[in-house]
Amino acid sequence: MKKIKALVIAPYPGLKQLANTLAKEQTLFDITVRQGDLEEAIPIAKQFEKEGYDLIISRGGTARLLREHTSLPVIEIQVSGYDILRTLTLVKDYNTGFHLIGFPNICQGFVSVSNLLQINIPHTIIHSQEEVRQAVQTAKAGGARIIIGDTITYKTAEEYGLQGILITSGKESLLEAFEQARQTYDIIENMTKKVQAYAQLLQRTKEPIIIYDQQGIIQLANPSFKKMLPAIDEEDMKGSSVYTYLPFLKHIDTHSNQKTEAQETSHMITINGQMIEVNKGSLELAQGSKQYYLRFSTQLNHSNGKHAISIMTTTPAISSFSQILGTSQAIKNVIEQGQSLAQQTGPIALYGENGTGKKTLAGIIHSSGLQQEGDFLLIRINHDSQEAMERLIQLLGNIDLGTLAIQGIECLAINKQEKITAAIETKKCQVIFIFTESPLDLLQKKKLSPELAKQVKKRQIRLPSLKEHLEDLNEYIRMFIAQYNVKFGKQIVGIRDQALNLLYEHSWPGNLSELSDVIAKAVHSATGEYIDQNDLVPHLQAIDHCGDLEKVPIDLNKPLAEIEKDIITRVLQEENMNQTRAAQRLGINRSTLWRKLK
Ligand SMILES: Nc1ncnc2c1ncn2[C@@H]1O[C@H](COP(=O)(O)OP(=O)(O)OP(=O)(O)O)[C@@H](O)[C@H]1O
Repeated sequence: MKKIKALVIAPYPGLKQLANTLAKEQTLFDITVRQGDLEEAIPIAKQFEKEGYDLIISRGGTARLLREHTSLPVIEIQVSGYDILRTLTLVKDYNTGFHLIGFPNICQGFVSVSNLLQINIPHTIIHSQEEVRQAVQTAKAGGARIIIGDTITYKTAEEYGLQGILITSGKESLLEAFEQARQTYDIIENMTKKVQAYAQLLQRTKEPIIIYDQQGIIQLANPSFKKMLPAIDEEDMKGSSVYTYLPFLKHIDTHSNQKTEAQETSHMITINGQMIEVNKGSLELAQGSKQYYLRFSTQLNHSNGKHAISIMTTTPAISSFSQILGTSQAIKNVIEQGQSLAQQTGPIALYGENGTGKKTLAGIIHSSGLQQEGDFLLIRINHDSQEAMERLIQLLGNIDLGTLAIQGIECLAINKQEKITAAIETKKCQVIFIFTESPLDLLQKKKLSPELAKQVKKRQIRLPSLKEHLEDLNEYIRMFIAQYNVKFGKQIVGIRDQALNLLYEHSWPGNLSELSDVIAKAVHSATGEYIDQNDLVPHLQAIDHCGDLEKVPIDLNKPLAEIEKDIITRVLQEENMNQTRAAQRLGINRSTLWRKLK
């Protein structure tokens, strides 16, 4: 069995000797004895701490001082009744000028024993070492000649020309200290095992977790948390303030309700542009002290449709109405309506076919509207579920500023939509609903709650399909060419007339998203300075080809690769050729989708 490595620091020579004698009989311990009083003891303790000692045994003021300077447990050799009795026996036959100076425990013991022996010794109770000097001076002024006390008292008495008598520790006190050391070690060892198990669990868990105290000082941050904030140096994190890294917490902590602190509270926050759910809870520790923990969700930001809702925080790519391209009357109307709604409060509805620029317009309204100081959150409801409704209401509860663009509320049952509508009424943030059909059509099809339809009745904008404003097509093409030149490092200067005609003739079910994809592929594959027919045909054909497959059932007898292609094509079709949404539904990224379609 492993022996307990104990360091005895004896404040006076006699104790060192006694400890050395008793150490030999202690089979459970591996004991080293050193002599050192008060400050002298600190470097000794530090040295043995480095050498892997388990605990320190010392006495009086030295023991108390060591506790402040070492992380090892310090066991104090107590002054026992025997020690007091021995000292009293020594002094009882002198009957002049005694004075006892000591901490409360010593004085109380002394008073009880001296009462029993009917010896009257005046005493002064001190509570800190700093009081010793004053107590000695007062005792001297009161006629004391002999001062009884601890090492420091004894030395101070000598400085003032008085005789000091040290209350020495006997064998029993030291043996008692060894026994206490053994018990403390057992407790610590058991606790260490538990702490190690919990610490390892925390280290391994994928959920980012951080623990901090009531002053906000970080006590523990697990590797997943450090991964979440990779820019931060691990060393800097230890012992520093949690608010430096997570400024949003200040707001949460100042507004947290003490009564509900026992329960976890959930908040939505943005870290490195990602929307993350964070749960805050408190840990009740010994002696009424408290610590707090934060658990960060790693789940919520997925936008592949598997989750009840997907949340994205984005800085809108286009932030002002003047950046909207197009000179057609249809686009002018959109701009005019958008500018007006941006200055109003109350929920807004934007509707139009897929890829017509609804999310883009929502971003512009946010950036030029009343809520521009807050975040712009894009929420997509993926299917009808209680969870989707609850998450959305929770999110609304946590957001006061900013804009929430909600897509897909019509997926939810009417009663759930009503609850969300009620929650929105109490909020100051801007809410923009995004639909592919008009609110009126949805209402007639009983897909939209009448209350919600009423709320957005006076504030709605329809985005025209690309087919409706083909006069803007040329302008869009040029802008997308410029964008993809930058992305792919190309210098395409324009599009040949025949190629342009192809684009004019195309039906554009996926609108601007589809156009953007086609131009991206064309810019990518073009070898000349202009995009010509050859650069476009395969991409337009790929899209048209998908149309043919719409009614073809998925044939499970085909090779796996072909079944996969059919499924992708079918999903693309269902998403009106919007590759982004199809990729989201399939849980793959857009480039993988392209590759699989080739
Ligand atoms: N006014 C505009 N000027 C330039 N590009 C635009 C404009 N509006 C939208 N776009 C681009 O068109 C594409 C589709 O836009 P957006 O995603 O906003 O459409 P959406 O109607 O919300 O799409 P979906 O129906 O798929 O959700 C994006 O690539 C966007 O950058």
